[in-house]
Amino acid sequence: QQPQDTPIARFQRYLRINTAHPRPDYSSAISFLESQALSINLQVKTLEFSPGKPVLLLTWPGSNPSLPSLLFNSHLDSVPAESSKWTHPPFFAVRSPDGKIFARGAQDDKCIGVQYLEAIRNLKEKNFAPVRTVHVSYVPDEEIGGVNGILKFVASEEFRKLNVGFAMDEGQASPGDEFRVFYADRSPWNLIIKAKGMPGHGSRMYDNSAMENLMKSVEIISRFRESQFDVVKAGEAPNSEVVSVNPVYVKAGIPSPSGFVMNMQPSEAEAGFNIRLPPVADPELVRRRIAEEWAPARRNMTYQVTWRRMTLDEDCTTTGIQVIISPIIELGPLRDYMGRPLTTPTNDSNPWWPIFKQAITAVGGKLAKPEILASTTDARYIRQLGIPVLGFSPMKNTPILLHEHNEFLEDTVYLEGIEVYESIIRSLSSFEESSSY
Ligand SMILES: CSCC[C@H](NC=O)C(=O)O
Ligand SMILES: [Zn+2]
Ligand SMILES: [Zn+2]
Repeated sequence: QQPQDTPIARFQRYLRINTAHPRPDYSSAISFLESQALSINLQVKTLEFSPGKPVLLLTWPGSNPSLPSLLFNSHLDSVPAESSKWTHPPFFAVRSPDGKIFARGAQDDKCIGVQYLEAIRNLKEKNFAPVRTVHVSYVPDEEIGGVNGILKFVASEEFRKLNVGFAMDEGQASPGDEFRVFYADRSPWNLIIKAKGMPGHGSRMYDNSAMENLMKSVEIISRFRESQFDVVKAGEAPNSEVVSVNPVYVKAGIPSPSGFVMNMQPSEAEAGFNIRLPPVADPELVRRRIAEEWAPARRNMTYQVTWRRMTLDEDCTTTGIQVIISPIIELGPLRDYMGRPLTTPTNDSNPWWPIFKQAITAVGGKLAKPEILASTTDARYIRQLGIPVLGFSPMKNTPILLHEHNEFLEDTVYLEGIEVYESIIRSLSSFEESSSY
């Protein structure tokens, strides 16, 4: 074997392609994956639903193509990396002497993208033949919401024709000895609150200034944040089962050439928050809390909540009591009012669940209690079609480093993940029952 041609070297080659926003190099990533796919005789199709946003679809036909197929999805893009703050350059994929491979995307989620292929390569070498057709998809733009990626893909005729019965997408690393599996994602909302008031001299004390009103809201929101965080700290619920609200910006003050005008209290101030809602939270209650406590009109406040509906329209925005939506394509029943997340059953009512679980134990793996993912992935769009999806990235004994500096994955963990997927693909694709979920 050429040193270029080992599983680790192939992983490193994928990691060295800079697919970080804001200028992800999708075409190099697609060419690399395409050449890998052709080398193991997979069918290859590139779809382009938006210019410059390719979706790569690979297919391993099963012996019974009438059965619903399997889909293994991953995203091509990564979040940006601040090179100067990394110990190794984020797109060099340096392997340290102790086996850590450092790269942006090492955990999120280029590992699974090539592990799928390595698993198929190994199964083919062992002359395994799937009963069900296995599809592998690589989609752009997950990190920025998926509208020009997975959303257009799942809304397409091509996707419908795949007849997907069960899908897998990314999960998160597990610091412990058990693999983690995710049956839902929280819904992301963006909240902007704005306060208005009369401007005044910097020396005066008066009521209802824009800054005062905004700061009151910030305090109230912080208290709510703390109450949710206390539940987590007390061990009563995991982080992903409470409503999180984190400030992401504040904007106020009157700019001047040397900074800000310091002797004037401004007439406008605003703050932005990232909110995540678990499936158990009632979106309407959260919206009411925002309207009545966080941005009440009586304090001269207005708000805007933007969330993403599972449709091919603009983001939806609630401004005061008005909800602005303009659906173009509905992807099934509107069960996601204000982004309420959908869940995939992890019990025997989902015929895929026991097969997945057994596939993990078959390779000596232990599975942690199924969880809701704290963040958000493309899986939510596939779930919207009524397709069961599990989020899973086989990384145990690994710190959770997604979106952080010095993201890495250990070589041994990566290689073990390939075996895990071999078992998963073998089991799921051999499942002959046509009974649907
Ligand atoms: C608004 S969709 C953004 C999706 C993104 N996914 C991974 O980090 C997230 O922020 O969770
Ligand atoms: Zn990801
Ligand atoms: Zn991410």
